[in-house]
Amino acid sequence: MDARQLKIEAAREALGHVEDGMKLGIGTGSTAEEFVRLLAVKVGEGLSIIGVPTSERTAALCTELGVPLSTLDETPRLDLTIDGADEIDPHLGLIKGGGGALLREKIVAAASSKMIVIADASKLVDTLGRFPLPIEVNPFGLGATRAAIEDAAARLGLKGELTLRMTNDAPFVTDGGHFIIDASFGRIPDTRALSDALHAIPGVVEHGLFLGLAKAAIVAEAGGVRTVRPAV
Ligand SMILES: O=C[C@H](O)[C@H](O)[C@H](O)COP(=O)(O)O
Repeated sequence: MDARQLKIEAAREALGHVEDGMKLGIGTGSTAEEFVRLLAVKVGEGLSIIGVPTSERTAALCTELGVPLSTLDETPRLDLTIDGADEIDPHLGLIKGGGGALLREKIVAAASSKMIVIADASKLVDTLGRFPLPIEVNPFGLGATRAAIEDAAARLGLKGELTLRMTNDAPFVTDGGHFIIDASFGRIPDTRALSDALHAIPGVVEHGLFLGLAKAAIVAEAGGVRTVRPAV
């Protein structure tokens, strides 16, 4: 089974959690897009849902495929969010934001009664941090924010390259108009401490550590699809 097929299998299993009448958060990325494609088929067959997309990219795909959309202003409480992830640890702590959508993804997940992550097994790790942590920052004061991130990380014993994400020759700009710094800290033993430290920096808008948000992960691998619950 190739990588795309694994994403489709995880997305198909997640579709089984979608009930008629649900208000759905709809994630971003290649795995979430497979979910949108399968969801659109169900909508075409008569499933009634309303979706809140986590990015302009997801919104465009939903619109193209006929998935009805709302906003968090019109629909502030959601039943379920289905989204991908860049890394998943045994407690279902996540790193997200490889596609730059972490801020809207976190707002949407936090507005949902339940978040289910869909992924192939390559995303499972013992400890988060192999994937560089995306940190969304305000363009104003970029140098100072970067230095503050370095200092905060050093206090936690973390160091590594902080790379401003680029598209061609210009900084990558998120849907919210911010920049992203990808932080290659390596293993992050205390994700909660890093999350709190990053939130304390004024120029940091949000970061890609999703802690305590996912209630289940649907993981596809060659041998089949399994649902992972948070380790206690
Ligand atoms: O910003 C993007 C998101 O957090 C994605 O959900 C994440 O990067 C996983 O994407 P993919 O399913 O393409 O691996």
